[in-house]
Amino acid sequence: MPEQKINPDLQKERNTATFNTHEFSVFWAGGEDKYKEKKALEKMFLEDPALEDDLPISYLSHKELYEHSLRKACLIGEKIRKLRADGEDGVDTYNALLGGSLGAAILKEGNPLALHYVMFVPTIMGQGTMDQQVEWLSKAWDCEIIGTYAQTELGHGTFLRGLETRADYDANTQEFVINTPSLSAYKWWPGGLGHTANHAVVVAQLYTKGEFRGLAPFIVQLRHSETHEPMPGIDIGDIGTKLGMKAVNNGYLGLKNVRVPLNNMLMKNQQVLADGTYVAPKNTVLTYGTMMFVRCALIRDTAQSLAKSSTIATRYSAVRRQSPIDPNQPEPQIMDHTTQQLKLFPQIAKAIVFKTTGDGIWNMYNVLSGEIEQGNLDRLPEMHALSCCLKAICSADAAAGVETCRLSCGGHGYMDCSNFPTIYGMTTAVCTYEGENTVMLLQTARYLVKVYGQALNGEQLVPTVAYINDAVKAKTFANFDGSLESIVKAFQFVAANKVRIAYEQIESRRKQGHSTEVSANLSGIFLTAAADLHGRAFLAQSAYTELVTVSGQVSPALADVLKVVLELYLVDACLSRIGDFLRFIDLTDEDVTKLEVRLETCLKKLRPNAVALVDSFDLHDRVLDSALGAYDGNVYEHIFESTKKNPLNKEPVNKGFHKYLKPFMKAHL
Ligand SMILES: Cc1cc2nc3c(=O)[nH]c(=O)nc-3n(C[C@H](O)[C@H](O)[C@H](O)COP(=O)(O)OP(=O)(O)OC[C@H]3O[C@@H](n4cnc5c(N)ncnc54)[C@H](O)[C@@H]3O)c2cc1C
Repeated sequence: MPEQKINPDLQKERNTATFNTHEFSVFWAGGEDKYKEKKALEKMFLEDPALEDDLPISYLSHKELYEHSLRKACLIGEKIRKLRADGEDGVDTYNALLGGSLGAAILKEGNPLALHYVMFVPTIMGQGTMDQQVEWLSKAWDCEIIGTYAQTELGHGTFLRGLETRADYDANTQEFVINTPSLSAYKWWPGGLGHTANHAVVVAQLYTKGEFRGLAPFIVQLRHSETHEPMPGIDIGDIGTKLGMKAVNNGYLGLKNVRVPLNNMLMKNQQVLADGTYVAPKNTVLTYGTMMFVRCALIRDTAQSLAKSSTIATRYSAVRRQSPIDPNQPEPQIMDHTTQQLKLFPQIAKAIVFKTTGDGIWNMYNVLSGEIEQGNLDRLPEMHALSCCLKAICSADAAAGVETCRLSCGGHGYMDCSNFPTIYGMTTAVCTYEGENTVMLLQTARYLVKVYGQALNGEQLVPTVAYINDAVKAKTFANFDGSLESIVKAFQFVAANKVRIAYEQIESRRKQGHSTEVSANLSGIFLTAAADLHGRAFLAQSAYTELVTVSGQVSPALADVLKVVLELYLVDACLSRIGDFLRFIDLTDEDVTKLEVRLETCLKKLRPNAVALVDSFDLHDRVLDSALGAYDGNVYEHIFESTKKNPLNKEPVNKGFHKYLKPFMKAHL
């Protein structure tokens, strides 16, 4: 391979970094073994020429993009099969290939088979009986059948009880008869549903013995296993082009008198017996398991989005020169403009904090699922509340962060070859799917208001909300000294007060005679603000705990950098909610100015290591797929190369000239 010529500005940044990027990369990957696994996976997937794109995919039509992506998705599936056969298909591999950065490197606009792995298989695992798992899982793992998860309808997404698809049990034939009673009942959105899946878990309203029983999941065959033609009674297709996730083949589905055997209802939590007797679930919250699993994974994905966009924008900002600061000096690297630093560095810090928090939550989830298996559901509400608000905050902040990074690259950030449009499309989708963000915050808030009442009654709360106990006892926040510990404590105090206000708003509305539900709706702004602060207080605490712990385990040089990252994250987070801080904590003008100056100081301290930090995320050029963010920093060359691939530039004169422009121009002659 010819030696890569590195842009001198970028090389200078690398030469003057104060820590070892490899050490950070190993930490970022989760340890030496995981680092090696990551490298091996990259070699296996990114060095395969069959998985490369000859033409930037933004030039493909919707149909071409689907066909192109399906081909690659099958090649990935083939490789996953091989990894499985060798026993090397750990959960991290699936994460990397389906939600994570490696998958996005190969299939920038998403994978039409992803839903099969991330929803269809986990739903059978979470909601199928042992016998059903035996029947369906081996076929699903081997991809003999391809499934999706069809819950959302044209008319309803959030409000599940509003779903209209219905399944009526016919005891004579021991079958369910599934129907889409109206246009608004059409399933809408499921990934891979359009033309990829031949099976789906369809969520429908269950009726047995003529009585309504609530929602239940059914495995439905959608397409013939040989011809792939839609099965009788199935009306199916792709919903069309979208902001992002353009290759996911999101689909629609109508069902007309579709009959499935009794055993196709997933019955781990609730059952229908052959005669139609309905056995209700012991605990309805058990179905939360799969949703929590996916939300926990999403938190880590948002960190990857920020890592990618901050890498692209930081490298570009080291290479791009614009506008002398001192009129007598040459143009500086744009990263030397203080306001540019404020756009970039908080995104780097957030990537690190979301990653460490995401890892922590992932571990909590694993402990919890073990407890649930043992029948212990004590911590389920706490974990559900936490995963909801963190999913909402991390996805919203990540989408905003990607956009900030794009803006920081000026005009070139607007080009598809920067990869920002695709990263943004993929990231902002997370704000909507797996629980729309506002709805997620409201779910968390419902829990917070409940535990606030318990705290008022003197009950000791579980760890993630125990700070509310303290705030109920102490009405004022005594010692804000600006230390990182006190910023974390202050966040908790502010969050507890936001929860108090939400609680009081609901109570006062109830006293005015409103029902609990109407009171909650009227207090919605207070509730979402309380959940937002609760999530941010958790992130602050988690950032502090995780980064202080890691700093004690790494070299002093890296520890110094991580301390600056932590300080930047906390000070920036505090200033972004300064109104709330001023409201509940006795801060003076001088205190706030000190925080603002500290923010500036953190930016200055991080400046020499900014490029090294993003290098440490160790994102392969194929993962970044950006003319602005390539490792070698040869930005203008890469932009030009990408423009040369533009099919419009393949011919000197476009036929449109002869057909339209010339007649138009000559018309007056
Ligand atoms: C890229 C993408 C992929 C998807 N993949 C799948 C899939 O594979 N399978 C599947 O089944 N679905 C899928 N979905 C659908 C997704 O789960 C829903 O879009 C999501 O749950 C939101 O529901 P909705 O679209 O009905 O929005 P709505 O619920 O109609 O929300 C619209 C607005 O109403 C507000 N709102 C709704 N309810 C409340 C409330 N109680 N209180 C306050 N405000 C409220 C929301 O905050 C929002 O502002 C996907 C969606 C997207 C965008």
